[in-house]
Amino acid sequence: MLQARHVARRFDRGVVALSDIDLTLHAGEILTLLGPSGCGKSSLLRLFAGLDAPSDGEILRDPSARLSFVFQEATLMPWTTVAANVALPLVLDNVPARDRAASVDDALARVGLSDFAKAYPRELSGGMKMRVSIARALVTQPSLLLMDEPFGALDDITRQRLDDELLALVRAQGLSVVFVTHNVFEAAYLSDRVAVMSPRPGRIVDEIRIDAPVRDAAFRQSAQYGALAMQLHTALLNASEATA
Ligand SMILES: Nc1ncnc2c1ncn2[C@@H]1O[C@H](COP(=O)(O)OP(=O)(O)OP(=O)(O)O)[C@@H](O)[C@H]1O
Repeated sequence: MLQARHVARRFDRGVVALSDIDLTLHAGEILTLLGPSGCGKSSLLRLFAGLDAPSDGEILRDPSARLSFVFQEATLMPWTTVAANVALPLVLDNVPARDRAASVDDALARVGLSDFAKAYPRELSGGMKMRVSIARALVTQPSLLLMDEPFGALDDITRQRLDDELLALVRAQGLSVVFVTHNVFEAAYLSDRVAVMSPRPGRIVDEIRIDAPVRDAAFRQSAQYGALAMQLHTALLNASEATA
């Protein structure tokens, strides 16, 4: 679906944000980038999205993949309705107004916000705003979601609920996802595979497969989940201490 081959990204003034990244996202997979602040997670996601270009190496994308990006902030337009916010990518794609309504209704239904189409962002909780942001990403019928710490600003319970909703969406629609977080519990719960990154320069120092077929409340309470979170915590600690 997506592949980074020997990718490096250097910025002005000699900042090496990423060095020799090799990473593949397979179709239908949730791949998480886990790492301490500044290790280059967002930089790598931007390269995957084509919002930026590598200094070395290459990014390969399945040409049939339809890509959507979800940012950490919901970044909604405050002056207009939820439905108009969700419709924005279609407006930018020049989809005629008469063809937009059904897609917007469908995207809002998928995130459980059908009743809020006419509401304004100020009337919504943080979790609802993020659902709108996800609906806006889904409205173009993507096959690939790139998500940059989308639930990082939410409280634990809301985050867990949105993690469950995301899993249901991904499984129902066969989406492929690259998900950025620095939360080991979220990474253990959501991911099929976790790429652990270390800073200065950003590299992938570990890849951990999460072999748990069912993700539900029982999984959250399980010894396996606890052990996985601990394993990721240790990998993150090692990565934070690693230097090139
Ligand atoms: N446009 C830019 N110009 C110069 N340096 C940059 C630029 N973008 C990122 N960097 C640097 O690249 C490094 C990686 O940044 P990046 O934002 O990708 O890390 P991150 O892991 O996503 O961090 P966080 O978890 O805090 O969001 C940092 O040292 C950052 O200062």
